[in-house]
Amino acid sequence: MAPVVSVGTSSEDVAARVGHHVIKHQDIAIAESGVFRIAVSGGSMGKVLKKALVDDKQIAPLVKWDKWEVYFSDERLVPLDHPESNYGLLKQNVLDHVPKVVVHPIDVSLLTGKEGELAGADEAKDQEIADKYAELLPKDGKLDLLLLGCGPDGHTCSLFPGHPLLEEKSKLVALIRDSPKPPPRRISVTFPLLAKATSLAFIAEGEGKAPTLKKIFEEGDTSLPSKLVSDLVGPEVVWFVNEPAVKGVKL
Ligand SMILES: O=C1O[C@H](COP(=O)(O)O)[C@@H](O)[C@H](O)[C@H]1O
Repeated sequence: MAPVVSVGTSSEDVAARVGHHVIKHQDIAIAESGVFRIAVSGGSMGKVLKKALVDDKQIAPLVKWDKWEVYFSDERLVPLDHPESNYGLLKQNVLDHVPKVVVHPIDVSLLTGKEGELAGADEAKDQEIADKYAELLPKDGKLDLLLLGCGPDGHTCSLFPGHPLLEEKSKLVALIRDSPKPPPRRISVTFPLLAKATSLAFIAEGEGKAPTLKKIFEEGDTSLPSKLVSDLVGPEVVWFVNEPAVKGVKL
């Protein structure tokens, strides 16, 4: 099924659309299993989530934080209070403002080497971080909702164009030590995990995203991981964008 594209008129409007989508999946998941398993991304997403889940007066009271289990679609191998940490971003924007939530950060006790750098870091320990993260996932590997970003190069999670990780067929979480975007050491969910999810929601805002969205929606550029994820058969796929992000893009 073709992905749905939801175009917001302002960043508040985009956030509200995202918020209502999250609540819809939260309520379905809790009715079915008693828990809502969601994965969030880093980058610009922290601010969107704050607007949607903390600041929006209609949505905030509907969030059942005590039933949430939060994962990360990708994470940088840095301490949790490092400016590059996706956990840190979520904490600052959301977790610090809401009741206690079950969240799954990486095991930072396994970090080696200099903060964020490849040189001097122990590859076996990095691999252990990825493997331990995979063990935290539900047994069937199925998440209810993943909130995804889309970088200007078309990457999503830490799945970058042309990277061998795009070929991963079995692991649900993988290690990457040569991320073209710093920092180089990261973990990321993979296509096998994304394909099992109930719903995938991309959030892309700003005119800087328009050339990428043109490649995805008009040119069908399958070298872009975001396009490949958007085409997955199985999960529901929704794009939440603002007007500048799709200016001149035929949807
Ligand atoms: O490196 C990353 O970038 C992507 C995209 O970020 P955005 O700011 O362009 O939306 C993000 O989704 C991912 O989690 C992050 O690690």
